[in-house]
Amino acid sequence: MTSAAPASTPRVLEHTDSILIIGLGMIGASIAAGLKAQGFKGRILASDACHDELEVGRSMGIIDAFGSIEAMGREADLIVVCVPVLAVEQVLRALTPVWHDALVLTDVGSTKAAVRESVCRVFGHVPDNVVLGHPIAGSEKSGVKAANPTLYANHNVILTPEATNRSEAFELVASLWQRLGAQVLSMSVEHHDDVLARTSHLPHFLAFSLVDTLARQDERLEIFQYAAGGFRDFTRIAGSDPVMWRDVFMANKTAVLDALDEFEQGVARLRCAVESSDGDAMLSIFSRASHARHYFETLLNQSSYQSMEQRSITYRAQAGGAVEGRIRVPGDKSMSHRAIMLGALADGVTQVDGFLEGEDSLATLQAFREMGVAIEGPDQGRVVIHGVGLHGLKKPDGPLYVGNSGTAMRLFAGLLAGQEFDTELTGDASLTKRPMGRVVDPLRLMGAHIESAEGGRPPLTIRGGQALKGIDYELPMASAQVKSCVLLAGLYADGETRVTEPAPTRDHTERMLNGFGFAVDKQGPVATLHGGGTLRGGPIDVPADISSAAFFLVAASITPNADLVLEHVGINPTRVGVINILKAMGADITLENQHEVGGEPVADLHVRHARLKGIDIPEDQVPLAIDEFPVLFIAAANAEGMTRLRGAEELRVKESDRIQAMADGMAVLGIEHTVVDDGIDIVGGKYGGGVVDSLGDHRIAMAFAVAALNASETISIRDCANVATSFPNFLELAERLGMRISAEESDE
Ligand SMILES: O=C(O)C1=C[C@@H](OP(=O)(O)O)[C@@H](O)[C@H](O)C1
Ligand SMILES: C=C(OP(=O)(O)O)C(=O)O
Repeated sequence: MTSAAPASTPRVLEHTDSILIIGLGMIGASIAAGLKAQGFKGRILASDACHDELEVGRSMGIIDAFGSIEAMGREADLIVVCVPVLAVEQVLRALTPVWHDALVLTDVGSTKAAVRESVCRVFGHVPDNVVLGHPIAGSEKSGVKAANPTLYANHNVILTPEATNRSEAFELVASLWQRLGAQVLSMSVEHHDDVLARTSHLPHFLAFSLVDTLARQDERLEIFQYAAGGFRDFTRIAGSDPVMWRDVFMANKTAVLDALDEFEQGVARLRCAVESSDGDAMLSIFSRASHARHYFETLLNQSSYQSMEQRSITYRAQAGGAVEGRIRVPGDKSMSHRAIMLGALADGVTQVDGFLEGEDSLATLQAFREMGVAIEGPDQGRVVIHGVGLHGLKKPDGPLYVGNSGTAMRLFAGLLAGQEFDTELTGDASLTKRPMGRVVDPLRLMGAHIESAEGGRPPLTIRGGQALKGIDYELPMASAQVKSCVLLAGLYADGETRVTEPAPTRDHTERMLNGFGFAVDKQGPVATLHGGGTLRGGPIDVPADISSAAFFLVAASITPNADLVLEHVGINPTRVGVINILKAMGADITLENQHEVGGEPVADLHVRHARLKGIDIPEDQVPLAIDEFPVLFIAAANAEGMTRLRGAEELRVKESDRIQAMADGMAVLGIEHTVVDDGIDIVGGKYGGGVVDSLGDHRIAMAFAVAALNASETISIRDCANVATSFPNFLELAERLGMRISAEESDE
């Protein structure tokens, strides 16, 4: 396990008079240069077999003195060994005459078990003042002249402390790296060597080997002459220091060979795909790799929501603003999830247009890639899925991570219960708190083997190879996710699966299954299907998401002079609660250009400012507007009189407890309200600004951003990174319409 290092005080390094760097190559010299650049007040000493390098180091002003290991070691408080891994032992032996307890020693070797063995051979054990480490930063350049004072800034440094290490020794070494701008992590020696074998040693192995192989060929000059970007990018690291890398491969032989075995299996799979001209298999491998590489890039740039779990985005929504124009909000989230799922399980190709490129639906897409489905895109909302058929999914290598998405976890639970292989479903911190018993119960009735964590929470582990049987299930709550979960499991079940819902909920699963040629019979509240059969891929047009449009429906309704058209919005009757409720409150919304695309009704929604009045929200509208309540509460705060909501206890188990999260924020703004178990009363009137917390819930964040249009002061909304799960370009569209919201980033 990796863990963040205990915070250490930079003072520790300040109390260090002399740091000795043994081995003044690029790595050691960059430490020296970085310390000087950071204004380190102590002396920097160096020792190296090459006298010329030391002279250069002194003339560059990055070291203060140099000499033999023994002479310099006598003066040092902290020693950093920067020699190739196999030379460490010799260095340690040279230090033994001047070794004392107050010294602290660390190293930078790329493999840790071998260095630890060297330490043990010299001292008989790892002394409590020796803390081994490895900066994950480097360059193919070598020598003191390649010193780079910022080499370690914003890079990880892994320390591999022993249980017996003195804490001040660990803290001193950590503070050295932190002073150079690095982030310090700690893990075991074994784990370090395993991880590095895959992420560093194997790529170096391949680069050295490829360049060597090409260089042996007679026409090498010609090959290199024509080699372009691909060759350059792939082989840059083949220019690295040969001695250092010989030592790495000698020292980490077992882990490297294991990594190589895995790699050879991967090469064999790809080779087989090429040999048999299996385009789908190639596409599957390339698209999975390409996506993983892009994801890695977002981690490096810290630009994805998932990599931002540690960071915080605050929205500052200025009071006032306009809502005017014509926009299309992103694709429907519910339909985007389902389009990928059914497209993957279908025979043939499914082309999806209007796909929501939000973190939730992207996580679903990636999960299918991990189960061997070739998926092209997304590219401007277009995704092409090469379906593998109901029984064509492959066992993923690890757990399937579905991020923040309740929909994904519950629908996946149903379809994975019918697979031949075992799976585990995990999600982010918010999802891990949400109830899954509601899908585990019916799936067990169908014969599934499925376990949840305590209290029916994620992760879910699902044992494959179970014979499922159809059930007749009455949903205990109005939930499209649970209904869809049971229907998807029903595809794999023997006989008839029948689900009865207590109130109508979104019916995209039923509609889309019919669209894929898989019959679902719908009689009032009862949906029925028969297991077996096949799905047929085809084109899907995903309309704009009414749940995202809802923010602007309310924004325009409450803003004087507003006039807005929201294009191509899905107006499936099971989703239009927000329009019905707003109209009942007096909103001016007209549906223009109504037509049908792929079995789903759509329209352009034209909305203008209107005077809203409070109402008792009809309970039958609650499931039809379930995701829109946060922003409907803001409509209520801007209406004359009281709006009363009941029968909405489901709001308490969304990404946050949405009744409480909204109530807390409204209290800050001075909006009068009373909370009850299953709802809230809200009294409209004037309100102010302040700092509210979205609790990491996208819809709470966007609702308060809309509230600012009529607030008397700025509203600051904390923890908004999660907006990217459902509405990645919310700020851009809001700004285009005349709303004034800025985003500020900070580390938590
Ligand atoms: O099936 C779906 O796509 C969804 C169903 C609803 O959840 P419940 O089924 O839990 O009500 C909704 O809140 C969610 O955003 C999407
Ligand atoms: C509740 C929501 O989504 P999910 O349940 O998929 O997390 C939502 O988007 O408001």
